[in-house]
Amino acid sequence: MMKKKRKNTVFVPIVALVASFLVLISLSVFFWKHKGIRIKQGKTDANFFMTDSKTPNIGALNLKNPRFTYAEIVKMTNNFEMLLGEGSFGKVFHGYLDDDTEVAVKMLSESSRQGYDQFEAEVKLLLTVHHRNLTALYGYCDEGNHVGLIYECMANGNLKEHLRAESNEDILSWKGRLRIAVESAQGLEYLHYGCKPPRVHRDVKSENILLDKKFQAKIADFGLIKSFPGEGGTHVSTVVAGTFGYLDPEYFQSSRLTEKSDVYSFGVVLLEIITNRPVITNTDENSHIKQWVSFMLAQGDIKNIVDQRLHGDFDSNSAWKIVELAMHCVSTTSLRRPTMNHVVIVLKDCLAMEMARTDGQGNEPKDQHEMFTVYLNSEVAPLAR
Ligand SMILES: Nc1ncnc2c1ncn2[C@@H]1O[C@H](COP(=O)(O)OP(=O)(O)OP(=O)(O)O)[C@@H](O)[C@H]1O
Repeated sequence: MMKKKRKNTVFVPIVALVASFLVLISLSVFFWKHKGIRIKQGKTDANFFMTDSKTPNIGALNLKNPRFTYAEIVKMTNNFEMLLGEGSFGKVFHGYLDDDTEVAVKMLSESSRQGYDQFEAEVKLLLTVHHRNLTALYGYCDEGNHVGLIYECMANGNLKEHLRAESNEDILSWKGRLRIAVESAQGLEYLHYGCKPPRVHRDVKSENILLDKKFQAKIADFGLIKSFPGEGGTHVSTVVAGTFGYLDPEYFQSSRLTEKSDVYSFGVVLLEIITNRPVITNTDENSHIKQWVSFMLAQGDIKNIVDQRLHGDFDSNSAWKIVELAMHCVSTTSLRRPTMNHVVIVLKDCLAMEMARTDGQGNEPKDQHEMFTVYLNSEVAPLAR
């Protein structure tokens, strides 16, 4: 009896010590994990996006509750100090989260009811779908008239701005263009085949391909996204939406949407990447970029199709290959268009060809900017090839 009691007097303090040690460890792990990340309590007001413990990772941050108040948005953007851009949804401002993560805050303009539907579509999609080539959503605000989306900041803006760059220093190199093409194609491939249910973006265009600080390309603007039936079903019937010039003519006529509509629009983006021509020109007989490229192809000279500002500094086999692929994507009949799986494979081949050429020249880029741009001294004559 005595013996048993003595055993307990030693045992109990040890157990207590070990238990408090474990509690201490768990608390430190908890605080370390949530260091710098803002955690908010669930709100009780009407909210169609209330999240629970099943909320998946949001971008890189894994916020437990991605809902922000308007006051937090004001603080985050320093009272909407810096405008990044503007679309039909509203204005996009620069900001920082509490842990100094850079963000872009898209605020829905008060007049736009259609914008609210797009807002719902984007939040629903981005809370469940994550890929390195899709712009990540960190959170949203839905407080009365104040409706907004908080995205990862894509510091290098959109692809269209880069293609239109006027300064010689900012012209995208051929390798840079092919990388952007591969990465954005991977984002679409994921929407079509990597998530359940599969999705069609419906507004693929060069303005909706954004570049982060390392020039990594990501698809953005998911306001028009639609789920479509995977195995078994072939299409959904829907009100036609998209952007003039990028819109699949077959979908426009039939209202039958499939993933091949994105393939068509992506083909138009590829033609822009190759040629740097406007999608529609009013002055030309071949007013659509696709007509212009087929006209030029008939002349059989790749150098006149590829952006003249590259002065022939590209692997011509990769140029032929990507032009052929782009024209395949913009086939009038959707059945003739390739899948995004195929597009990714061909684009990777093109990139490998160009890398073999440039790496062979032994001129490794010094920084990210140089990797993506061609430094053309204005006094240097165009290279003959
Ligand atoms: N995450 C982001 N990071 C940095 N800039 C962004 C981000 N999202 C949008 N922008 C900038 O704001 C601009 C407007 O974006 P938004 O997605 O609202 O409209 P859009 O795609 O240009 O037009 P629309 O919505 O009418 O099709 C973009 O072109 C881009 O320059």
